[in-house]
Amino acid sequence: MKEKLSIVKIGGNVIENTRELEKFLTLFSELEGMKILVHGGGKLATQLASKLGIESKMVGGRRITDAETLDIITMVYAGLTNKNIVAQLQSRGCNAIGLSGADGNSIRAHKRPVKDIDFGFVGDIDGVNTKIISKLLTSGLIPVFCAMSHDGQGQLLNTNADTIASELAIGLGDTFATTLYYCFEKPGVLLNVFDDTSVVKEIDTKKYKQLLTEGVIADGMLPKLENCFHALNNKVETVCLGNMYMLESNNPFFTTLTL
Ligand SMILES: Nc1ncnc2c1ncn2[C@@H]1O[C@H](COP(=O)(O)OP(=O)(O)O)[C@@H](O)[C@H]1O
Ligand SMILES: CC(=O)N[C@@H](CCC(=O)OP(=O)(O)O)C(=O)O
Repeated sequence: MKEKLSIVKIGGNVIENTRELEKFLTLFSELEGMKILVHGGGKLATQLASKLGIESKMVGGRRITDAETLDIITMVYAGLTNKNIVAQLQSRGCNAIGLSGADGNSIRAHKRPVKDIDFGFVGDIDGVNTKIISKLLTSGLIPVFCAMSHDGQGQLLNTNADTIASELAIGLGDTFATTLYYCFEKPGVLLNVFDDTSVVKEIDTKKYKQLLTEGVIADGMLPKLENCFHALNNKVETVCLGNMYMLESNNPFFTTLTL
């Protein structure tokens, strides 16, 4: 039987709030079994860029990453955010190890080809190094990935954290019984985005299409659900969406996705 693995992605809205992040990290550290944390940090990168007088440009939820922006996100994602999270987890008894996709050659990507838009130094993932990640996990370490990959030719690439999480889940799905959790500030996919009690508890492919047609799924939720179904279509067993309290075993208020 495959061993259980939890892959948890935490978004920028939680990361930028110190108290919320601390609460989340306590819940994450209490999660039993093998686990991986993937963090974003887009909001902090936008804030630092603005302080430095650099405008942030997003298209379809993805950051246009020129050389200057790549430097900023490397400092924010792989530096400040990643190392703070690792130190916080260490203080909670978790032997976390912070990684970008270049570390241990863990996530290989290629620069997104220019079509209508030139995204600059944005990477589309070619594969994850399941061997090295499995070794870290089985030696008791807790990998903490930031939103960066590399191309193997010395180039770091900005890669959306939701996509890193789903590709890690897909890559590790052959070795582990993987559950993928997308944690954000809402308690799940909501029928009415202003009403936290309107959580849709289960979404299958049919319901997903219906919610798309009705316009219930919008903004950041669109690429997020694309990633979720991509994972389910590639043998990831379970995908859940909700706020940090879904990591508690007795909380039923979150969204579970099925094919
Ligand atoms: N039906 C919906 N249910 C919940 N959130 C939704 C929905 N439609 C759009 N959203 C928006 O999607 C956002 C989450 O996407 P995003 O900001 O990309 O997440 P993350 O914090 O992981 O980066 C929510 O903050 C919410 O404003
Ligand atoms: C290519 C691309 O858009 N990368 C994202 C990576 C960070 C991220 O995904 O952060 P959240 O999960 O907090 O949104 C960005 O730079 O915003």
